[in-house]
Parts: sequence; C-alpha cells; structure tokens
Amino acid sequence: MKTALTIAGSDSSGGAGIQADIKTMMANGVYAMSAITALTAQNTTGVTAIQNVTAEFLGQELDCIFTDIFPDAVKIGMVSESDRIHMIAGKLRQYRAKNIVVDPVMVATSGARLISEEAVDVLKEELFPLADLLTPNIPETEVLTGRKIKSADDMIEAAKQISEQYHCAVLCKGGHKLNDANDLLYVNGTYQWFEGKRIDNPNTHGTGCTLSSAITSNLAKGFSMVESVNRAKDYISGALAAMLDLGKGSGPMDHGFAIKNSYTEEA
Ligand SMILES: Nc1ncnc2c1ncn2[C@@H]1O[C@H](COP(=O)(O)OP(=O)(O)O)[C@@H](O)[C@H]1O
Ligand SMILES: Cc1ncc(COP(=O)(O)O)c(N)n1
Repeated sequence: MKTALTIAGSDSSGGAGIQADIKTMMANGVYAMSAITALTAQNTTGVTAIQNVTAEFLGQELDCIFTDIFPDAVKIGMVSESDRIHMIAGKLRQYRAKNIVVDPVMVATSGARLISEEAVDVLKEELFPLADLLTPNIPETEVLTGRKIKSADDMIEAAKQISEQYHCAVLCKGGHKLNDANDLLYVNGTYQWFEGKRIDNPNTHGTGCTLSSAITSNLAKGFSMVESVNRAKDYISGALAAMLDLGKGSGPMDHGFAIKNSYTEEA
C-alpha cells in the first residue's frame, strides 16, 4: 500500500487540517500518517485558541515516521512559527523526502491568522525550495508575489513568478474568485487550467486542505503532477457537491461520497 504523510495542525471540529487530510488520504486509497504541528480549538465559526507543539517534539514525530514507514508523498499545511518550519525543512532534507506538497496556509476560511508574520519569510526561504508543488489560494498568491490578482491573466503571471522563483510547480487555486472555481497549474514552464463549476455551497471549511491532500495521495500512488491535480480537482468538486451542511458557520466537506465512488486506484 502507498503511504502519505501530513505535517499540519489539528482542527478540533474535524473539517480542516490533519483531520481533513487523513479523511482525504483514506478516501483516496493511501495509508495516512500525521506529524501534528499545533492543536487548534476550532469549529465552523472560528478559531479560539492555538497550542503549538515544540519544535523538538515535532522533530521526534518526524523521526518516528521517517525511520519506520517511509512516506511516498508528504503534504505540509499549517505551521505557525519559524523554529517549527526550520525543524521540518531539516528533517525533509535529512531523510530525502520525496513528492513534497506545500500548502502555504496563512488565514483560515473563518478569518483567523494561522501563521506569524515573520514565519512567512522562513516558509519561503526554507520550505518552498524543497517543494515539488505549492498550492496558494488567491489571497496567499497576492502575499507571495506582492501583486493584486484580479483576472485569469494575473493568476498565470503570478504562478509563473512563484514557479520560477522556487523551481517548483504552482497551483493557484481560484476558490476565492466570484465567478468560477478554476485553478491554474504552472508546471515546467507551461500552464494548464483545471476548470471547476462554482458550486453554490457556503460550506467550504477545509477545501484547501482537502485539495492538497488529494494531490499528495495521487502523487504517492504514482500519478504525474498534472494527473494528480486533475483527479484531486474531481475529488474536491465531488466533496463540495455532496452538500453536507454541518455547524453554524462555514461547514466541512463530505468525504463519505468518495468511499462510495472509486478514488482508490493506483497509476
Ligand atoms: N464554491 C466552490 N465551488 C467549487 N469549487 C470550489 C468552491 N470553493 C472552493 N473551490 C475549490 O476548492 C479548492 C480550494 O480552493 P480555495 O477555496 O481557493 O482554497 P483555500 O481553502 O486554501 O482558501 C479549489 O480547487 C477551488 O477551486
Ligand atoms: C488546522 C487548520 N489548518 C488549516 C486550516 C485552513 O483551512 P481552510 O482555509 O480551508 O479553512 C484551518 N482552518 N485549520
């Protein structure tokens, strides 16, 4: 069985972070492991508290994973502080981790800030150069490039800039645009759109986590970058279209739909 690792924060309401990642990986047919960077007290209406694990403990989690069940692919989500980012980068280099997807989580759908200001620079310096794929949403793309994204052409230009700067593929996610849900992949000097019909569903808590974990699962199973994104886009569209409606705020995805369909085949 193929294996995947998520390095991310726990979401007590189960819709985003580690919980979304493990549900997604399982539904996509890979064995899921986790190194938790922080505990969040969170629900569909917001984040009320964050408790980071120490950098040392995070290192111990990663040692246990990499010296035993080596992951075929790794996804990194919420990491709030610089010393934890240094630790992750060091371990990924030490163990020569492969198929690395970095979701540069900055602000939750509910509006809470999930990374400190100075840690964004460390993320760029330490983790981005190790990534095979970065998956910023539009606000994150704006922070990373210093450009305003108002059109499809702006997404292409910004993704190209990030891809050339960090020598990796970039998926600029279009969920925050009003008219469509088209995502732009810039890979090997060329770009490709993954079109999505905007689903009229306010329950989008964890969409970014779900998409990056589905891509990570597909990379672990041996699919190419383009095919991994293609299948993951199909997965997130299906999960949103299932129209689960839980909680008082922006609710979570339904991963159960996928268990009934087959997302588990390998390349
Ligand atoms: N209402 C929606 N209908 C269809 N797809 C959506 C919708 N909202 C988000 N998506 C998709 O979910 C994925 C995550 O995107 P996005 O919401 O931009 O990321 P994030 O959760 O990091 O802010 C993308 O593939 C995006 O196109
Ligand atoms: C622990 C954790 N990690 C990531 C997110 C972002 O997810 P989203 O932007 O989809 O709410 C979150 N809310 N909580």
